[in-house]
Amino acid sequence: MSLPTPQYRLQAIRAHDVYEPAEDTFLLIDAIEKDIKEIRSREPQLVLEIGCGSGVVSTFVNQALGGNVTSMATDLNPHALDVTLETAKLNDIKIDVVRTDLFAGLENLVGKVDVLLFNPPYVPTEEEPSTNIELTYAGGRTGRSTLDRLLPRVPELLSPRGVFYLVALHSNDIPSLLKEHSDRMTASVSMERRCGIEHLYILKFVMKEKKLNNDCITAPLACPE
Ligand SMILES: C[S@@+](CC[C@H](N)C(=O)[O-])C[C@H]1O[C@@H](n2cnc3c(N)ncnc32)[C@H](O)[C@@H]1O
Repeated sequence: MSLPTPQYRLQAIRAHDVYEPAEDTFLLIDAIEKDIKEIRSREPQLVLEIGCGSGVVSTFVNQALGGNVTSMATDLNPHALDVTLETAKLNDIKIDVVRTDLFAGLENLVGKVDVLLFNPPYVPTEEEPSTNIELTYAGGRTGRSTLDRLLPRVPELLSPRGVFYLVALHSNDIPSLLKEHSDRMTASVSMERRCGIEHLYILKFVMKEKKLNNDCITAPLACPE
């Protein structure tokens, strides 16, 4: 049975130059829906979406987890945070929003994020972003200028049972994204889809279980440091 897409107000999204849910947004939602049993089995308590835009993805995840989770969302665009709050209200859920770069200033979340979501500005561009609209897509020369700042910090941000879903474009160099991540995580392609000229991917990064001794092989949360 498919999970319902959250309600959102297009008028508010368009009026404030906030990223309108598009193929990449819905591919991320589809990947989460595909994995929802596995995600639920991780018993997540904290979900963080970086670059929440309209808030549709955060809202979907909160609802898919039955509301039994703390949802936090960041964005550099203050209007995105307003629209995210509106989307949350419209769907009768709660999301805590913070205007910040990636998760700057939220060091208290380090090691606690069970589900991390990021649909970054991934389009290769000559210039770095300077307006709210450019922030939604402009990824610098490789399309990875924002992502490359986040990726090295993902293992410290995630909890031991954490999982990270990332939207990427074929031209972002998928093989290198799958290879050049920390050896504390495993990486895989969760979904891919051609949408017009874009070839979109959802990459999934999962924290590896700690294998310290024979008694502690499959219970990462119970393992001592
Ligand atoms: C492609 S849109 C995705 C929006 C929404 N998550 C979705 O899937 O529809 C990228 C979002 O990231 C935000 N963003 C860009 N750079 C950011 C940064 N350094 N820190 C936080 N948010 C950022 C943009 O303002 C925009 O809302």
